[in-house]
Amino acid sequence: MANRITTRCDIMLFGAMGDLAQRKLFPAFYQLERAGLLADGSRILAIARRELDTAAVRKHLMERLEKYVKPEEFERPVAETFLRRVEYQILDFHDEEGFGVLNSWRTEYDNQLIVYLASPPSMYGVIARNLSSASCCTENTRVVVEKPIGHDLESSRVINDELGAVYSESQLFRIDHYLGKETVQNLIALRFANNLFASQWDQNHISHVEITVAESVGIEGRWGYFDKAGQIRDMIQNHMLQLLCLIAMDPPADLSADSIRDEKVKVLKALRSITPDMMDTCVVRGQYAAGASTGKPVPGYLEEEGANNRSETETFVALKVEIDNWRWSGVPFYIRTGKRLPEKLSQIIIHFKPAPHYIFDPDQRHLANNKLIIRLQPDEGMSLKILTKDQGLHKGMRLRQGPLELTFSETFEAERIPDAYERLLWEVMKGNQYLFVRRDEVEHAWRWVDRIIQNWNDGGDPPKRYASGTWGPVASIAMITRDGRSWYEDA
Ligand SMILES: NC(=O)C1=CN([C@@H]2O[C@H](COP(=O)(O)OP(=O)(O)OC[C@H]3O[C@@H](n4cnc5c(N)ncnc54)[C@H](OP(=O)(O)O)[C@@H]3O)[C@@H](O)[C@H]2O)C=CC1
Ligand SMILES: O=C1O[C@H](COP(=O)(O)O)[C@@H](O)[C@H](O)[C@H]1O
Repeated sequence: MANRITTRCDIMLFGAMGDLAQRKLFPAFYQLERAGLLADGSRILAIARRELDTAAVRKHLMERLEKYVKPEEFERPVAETFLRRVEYQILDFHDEEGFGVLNSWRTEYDNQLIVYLASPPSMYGVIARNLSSASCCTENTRVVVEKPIGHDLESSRVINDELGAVYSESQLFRIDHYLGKETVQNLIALRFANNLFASQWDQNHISHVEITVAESVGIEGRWGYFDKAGQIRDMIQNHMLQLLCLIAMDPPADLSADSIRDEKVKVLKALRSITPDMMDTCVVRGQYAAGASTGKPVPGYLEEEGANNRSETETFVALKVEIDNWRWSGVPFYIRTGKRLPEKLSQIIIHFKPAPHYIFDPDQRHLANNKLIIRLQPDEGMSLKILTKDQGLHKGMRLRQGPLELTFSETFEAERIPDAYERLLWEVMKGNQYLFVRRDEVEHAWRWVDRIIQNWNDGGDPPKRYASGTWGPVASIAMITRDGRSWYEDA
């Protein structure tokens, strides 16, 4: 991450003792310190309601850093320097008067104020109001909010209105951590820096697109949150639709936040609404049963800690999505995401159409489609499957498929790939919104997703059970097979 930062920032971190802050945010700040990207004089005010003091919190955070930072990247002197920036403030977010102390802290220095809301989203409104009454907001304040913004369109509007009553859109940084992943940002470079692809990126040349985001883990002790959300709210409404937008959007005029967001919104508006009659062919939902994960037996969703045994919450979703616009007419996007699948794997496959006139052995026709495989994680890179002549006198004009391979870790100088949160925090400090989600994106995504949820609630089939360690319900295979296609498997 080039360009050393010179802006001194004061970060108020609401929810500092929570899971997200401890597991992701403090380690990300530590990495920024290690990279020399925290300006001298920058400070973090960790805010939560536990009865602790700064010394105890620093000690606790040192233990967390030791746990969550990779051993080869943990440097105690750097951690000590970093933790000297952290102070702790006990505060109940409902305690309006208590917010006065935050204003005293803020006005000690003239640093750029960043408010990070790592609290339950139901608290965003009250925190924003209390900050405002305590005069803690200036036009310059930047506010970072975590997903999910609501659990449907209506509730997301309420939250957005509450935030909007205090902050302008240009002050709000809505996180979708997938946008902070290097490989996700690379989609923009791939598409708009390579004319080779620009001219091939439409329904004339592409037959269909697959997006898979698979996780081998289950719900990781988060029943309380996850059972109310399900995979469609947890992954499809945000990360999966963002990936789809980056693949499907038209070229933005420039790299500014609004140019990119305008193009994403056009895609969201063009998504074909999934009506009840399409549910059988375009939507599959599943829930994991007991099985095996990375060689060990694991319980089913209904046996997870804190579970009730009646839940119909989905842990897997596969969708066939159509985009009704000029570029993508007739090109289905098959997307799937699930927990307790065989491996952690996020990849996008662009399936190109065959050449218009085929002159080779009819037996090899199945080889004729080029594919671009974009590996987001792990093993970041991409591979373009192309056809060449098989070598040897006796082979005649037999074809074979081979990869043009780009594995980032092998091709480029070994540079550490920053975690998504490091990138996102760094962009907030620079005041750059292009990796954050605008209000209309969130709301269009909810409008589309709500329709599917409504169809389920109106008497759709319950989720189909799949054994942990498999690729989800067989119905998801049937969904794509009906179209004469299959989910891509690396040969
Ligand atoms: N955890 C994750 O991996 C992810 C989380 N998110 C989002 O990030 C946000 C935080 O999630 P997570 O860290 O898991 O949540 P946690 O429940 O683990 O943490 C919530 C934090 O908020 C504090 N808090 C809650 N209510 C109050 C209150 N009334 N007054 C003062 N402090 C309060 C808690 O303080 P105390 O400890 O003192 O109770 C705690 O520090 C949520 O919006 C979540 O959806 C998004 C993506 C991933
Ligand atoms: O936002 C979320 O994302 C994670 C998956 O993120 P990744 O970076 O590990 O791919 C998911 O496990 C979690 O349920 C969801 O809330």
